Parts: sequence; C-alpha cells; structure tokens
Amino acid sequence: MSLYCGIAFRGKSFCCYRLLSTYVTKSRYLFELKEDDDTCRKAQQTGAFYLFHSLAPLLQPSGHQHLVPRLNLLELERLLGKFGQDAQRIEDSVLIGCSEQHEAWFALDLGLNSSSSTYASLPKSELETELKGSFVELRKALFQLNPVDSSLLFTAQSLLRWHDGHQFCSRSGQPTKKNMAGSKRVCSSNKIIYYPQMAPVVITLVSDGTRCLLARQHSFPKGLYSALAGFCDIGESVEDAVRREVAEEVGLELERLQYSASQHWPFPNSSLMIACHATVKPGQTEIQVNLRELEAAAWFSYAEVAAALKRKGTSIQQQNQSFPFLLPPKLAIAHQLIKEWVEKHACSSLPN
Ligand SMILES: NC(=O)C1=CN([C@@H]2O[C@H](COP(=O)(O)OP(=O)(O)OC[C@H]3O[C@@H](n4cnc5c(N)ncnc54)[C@H](O)[C@@H]3O)[C@@H](O)[C@H]2O)C=CC1
Ligand SMILES: [Mg+2]
Repeated sequence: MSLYCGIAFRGKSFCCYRLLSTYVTKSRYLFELKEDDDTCRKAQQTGAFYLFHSLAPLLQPSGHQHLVPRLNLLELERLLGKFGQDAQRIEDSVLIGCSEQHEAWFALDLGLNSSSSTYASLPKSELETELKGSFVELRKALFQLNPVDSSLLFTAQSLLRWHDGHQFCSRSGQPTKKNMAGSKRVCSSNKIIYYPQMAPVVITLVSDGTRCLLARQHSFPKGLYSALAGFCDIGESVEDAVRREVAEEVGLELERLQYSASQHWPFPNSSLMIACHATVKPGQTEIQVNLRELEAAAWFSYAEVAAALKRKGTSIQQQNQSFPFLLPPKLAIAHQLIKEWVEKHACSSLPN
C-alpha cells in the first residue's frame, strides 16, 4: 500500500510529491490510531485480537512450536457473550501493531480486573476449553515461539501489565482512564497524562581478546550463564552504566566499548536492553565477583562458548562436558551478543 503526499522542504513554500513507502504509511497509520480514539475504534471492526489471561498469552501447541491464535471482532463478541459479558469490555484492549495492509492488532486480558471497567475476570479453564488452547506463562513459552510472535507478545504483555499497574493517579489517587489504543492514561481529576515506560538496562559481553566473561545470578535456571546486565541509574549515560555495572559486578575496568543492538525485554517488567561489546584493560583480568549480585562469573574460551552455542535444549542434565553450561535462548539479546563474539573470533582466527 502506498500514497502520494505533499512534503514541504525546510519551510519553503513549494511541495514535492513522492511515493511514500509501505513502512511510512504503516507508521503514520499507527500514529493515527494512537492519537484518535474514533479511528482506533473503527480499526477494531476489521482488527485481530490476541487474548491473555492474567498476563499469560493464549497459545495452541503444534508439534514443537506454539501457535498464537487471533480472534476477529465478531468471534470476540460471541465469546464474551457466552461468558455473560458485553462488547464494551473490548474497550479494555490495547493496540500492539498493524499489518502492512493496515489490519490493526490488539491484545485483551480476560483475567485482569480493571478499575475503569465493571467486568470481572473470566474463568481460565472454561475459556481454554472454549478456545481450544492454553494460557501459557510467557517465559515458559520462550523456546517455542517464533521471533515475530514473541516480539508481538512481549509488547502486548508489557502494555497490559503497565495498564494494570497504573489504574490510579500517583498524585491525586483518582482513577486514570486509558485512551482507545492504550498508548496513554489520563487522570480524571487533574488531567496528568501517564505514558507506558521501559527501564533502560545495559547488557555487556566483556572480552579480554581471547576469552569472554559470562556470569550467573542465583535466580537463573541451573547451568545458565549470560552476559553482565544492569539497570541504568538516574543521570547515567549508557557508557557510564556499562562501566559501573562491570566494575560493580566483577571488579574489572573497561578499556573499549562498542554498541551492538537493542531489544525490548518484558521480564520481569518492561526493559529496553542496550547491548554492547567491551574489552578489559590488558593484563587486568582478575575477576572479583560481587556475591550480592552474582552467584558466579568466569572467563570462557572461544571453544567452550562455540560448543555451548551449538547445544540444543534447556537442560544440562544429559551433558557430560567437564564444565557444562547453557547460554540464554536465541530470542534474548544476550544470545545475540555471544553469537557475534564467536563469529568475530572465528573470522579473526582464520589464516590469512
Ligand atoms: N534479554 C536478555 O538477553 C537479558 C535480559 N536481562 C534482564 O536485565 C535486567 C537487569 O539485569 P540485572 O542483572 O537483574 O540488573 P542489576 O544488576 O541492576 O540488578 C538488579 C537490582 O537492581 C536494582 N534496580 C535498580 N533499578 C531497578 C529497576 N528499574 N527495576 C528493577 N530493579 C532495579 C534492584 O535492587 C535489583 O535487585 C533483568 O530484569 C533481566 O531480565 C538480563 C540478562 C539477559
Ligand atoms: Mg546484574
């Protein structure tokens, strides 16, 4: 889909007509849906709805994968009707994206009670029977979701959680009301606007040139090692946060820092993960683990990390290596950082 649009260059009075790309028209349409309640309400007529129950998405198992079912408006109205609720409840849904053909996608949680809505939580097992699926904890479904579905469900869960936790104004104590898209909430008494937020988190793969540093927290699944991560403090730049976190957690000083990529991560609350590669100062590689934050940290060789990357599954039970360990799932940006490091190392060790 594309459209022609007049664009004024640098305030000059002439217009230049050009074809807008599909991506641009989609972005503008999403902006419109967030800004205009009527447009958003209209988009629900032809939209698709992803269902959640107490923040767990509805999934249907299919072999080793999970499928993510969607309902259209009519199907959703019928479902609500069966459980004695009217279509008004659909106004609790939040906009999570749209297709290139401008089919809007929404998420609705049928297990959460909303202060602004009189609707009670619907019974989980009866819903599951009716919908021929299960509401699965998102963390548990991580390994069975494709990247597109997981990204959409991450957004949906984060937005639903944010609305659930921001039903009252922190200044007046009065209820807040969401707009149709769910891109903001407004206090009914003082008109303060609240927008969904993400906490910035830095995640760093530290290398000494030949090895990389991986660590585990007490809360990690057995055998799992990952890159160092930490929340940015107020007032810090990304560079400051990376240097501080590495010093705090493993007692090392960094020499070089390079940004790699970023990712939205919904667990346990919405974070913006900012991923970097870093190297330590030469000869300064002695780790001093901060046991209040980490259970263990160690240097791992290229061969060890490359072997761990090839390992499949989520359990180390069957492994018989001298130091078996697991790496984060493919969807996690930590996995991407580790993979990049292995690939770079493999290239640099090739004979000329
Ligand atoms: N997607 C990925 O690849 C990965 C994501 N992560 C995520 O990164 C996040 C941060 O990593 P940690 O090592 O736990 O952080 P951390 O090293 O900053 O330690 C967590 C502690 O920081 C404090 N803290 C400061 N600001 C906070 C905030 N806004 N929210 C919660 N706690 C705050 C709390 O005392 C908390 O116990 C985790 O939530 C984790 O889920 C971690 C590793 C990999
Ligand atoms: Mg940490």
